[in-house]
Amino acid sequence: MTSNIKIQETLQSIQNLNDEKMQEAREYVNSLTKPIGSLGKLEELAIQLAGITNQVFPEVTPPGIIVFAADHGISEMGVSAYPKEVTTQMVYNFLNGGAAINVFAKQINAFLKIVDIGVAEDINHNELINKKVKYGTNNYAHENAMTEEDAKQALIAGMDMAQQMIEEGAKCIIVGEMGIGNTATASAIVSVITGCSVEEVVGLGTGISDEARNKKVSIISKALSERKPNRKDAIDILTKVGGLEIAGMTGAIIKAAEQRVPVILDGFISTAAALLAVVLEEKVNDYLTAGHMSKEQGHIHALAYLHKSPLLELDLRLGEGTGAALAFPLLETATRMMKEMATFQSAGITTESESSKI
Ligand SMILES: O=C(O)c1ccc[n+]([C@@H]2O[C@H](COP(=O)([O-])O)[C@@H](O)[C@H]2O)c1
Ligand SMILES: Cc1cc2nc[nH]c2cc1C
Repeated sequence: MTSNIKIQETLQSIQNLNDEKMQEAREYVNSLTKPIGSLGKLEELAIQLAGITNQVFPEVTPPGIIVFAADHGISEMGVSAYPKEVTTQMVYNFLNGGAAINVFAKQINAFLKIVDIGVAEDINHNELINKKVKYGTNNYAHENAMTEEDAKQALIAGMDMAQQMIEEGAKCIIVGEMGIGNTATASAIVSVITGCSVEEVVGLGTGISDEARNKKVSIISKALSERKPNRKDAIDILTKVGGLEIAGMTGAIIKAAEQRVPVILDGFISTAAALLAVVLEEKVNDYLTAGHMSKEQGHIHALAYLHKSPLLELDLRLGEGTGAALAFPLLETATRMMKEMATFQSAGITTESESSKI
């Protein structure tokens, strides 16, 4: 099967949320022993999860976290506070269990997979999933980041990872990433898709100075005016100014949506991947939950494009899937609320409408 067909088939199989199950869930939420609407966003989450999974009482455990790692040619332009080799070094840290995402994943009993989709060095470790498409992207300040075929292969690698996670039993997918320089790449993508200026969406990433940020803005602006990605064409955007781990997350997101499995987005970079997924197929948006609001300044604009409000705001700017892992227990709470709370009827409590009749 050619890569085009594989991607198109997945996109075409993505369905709308199940309205009937959402209505059933809404009515059931209103029958639980609490004032109508008083569990706020948890109620909305429960209803969304019913629409996604076709079940009024869905499961979201265990979650599956996929961390896609890749390098960026643009990192040679001084856009990050850290050198490129940190991508490889952090991959070893993930594999040895020492990173924040390892700790957070353990706490929520998540499956965790680390995927090399485009790290610049060879990595030898038996826990690593090798889906390397290319040894890092080209520097899009000078040339296209990758070929169209690379972009499609990275999307497919992401789709395959989500499929595998789901087959192994994951009931919720968390997309995470590691890639020095990837806030620059995510900024380019978010600016193209949302129409926000580069100045609005570029932030400090791993912690660059204001002066370095100004340079980052001009590098990305120049690259966008030279590469001219088409905002309606996700493959074109990835090819010209994309990232391999971003393409991997986009692929995982569309596959999860096709499989009716909820997705929790992490920070700025995973949300850029979600924007690309929504450009590919807008129905995907209904399957997404925003885990948290990153400190990266463009994140608010990316979330606004998706009309999402984040579950948490903890001033995080780490990536790896950490903010999504922290938000995951709220999804689990929404499912437990449905399964375990008493209804007005089962607990013998007077409802608002009954009391007004008296
Ligand atoms: O998730 C976020 O919002 C986020 C914000 C800033 C930085 N990061 C992480 O830091 C790296 C990118 O930062 P930078 O400065 O190298 O572009 C990459 O590995 C991301 O996982 C992540
Ligand atoms: C140490 C370090 C850890 C990270 N995890 C995700 N991005 C990162 C960037 C750095 C620099």
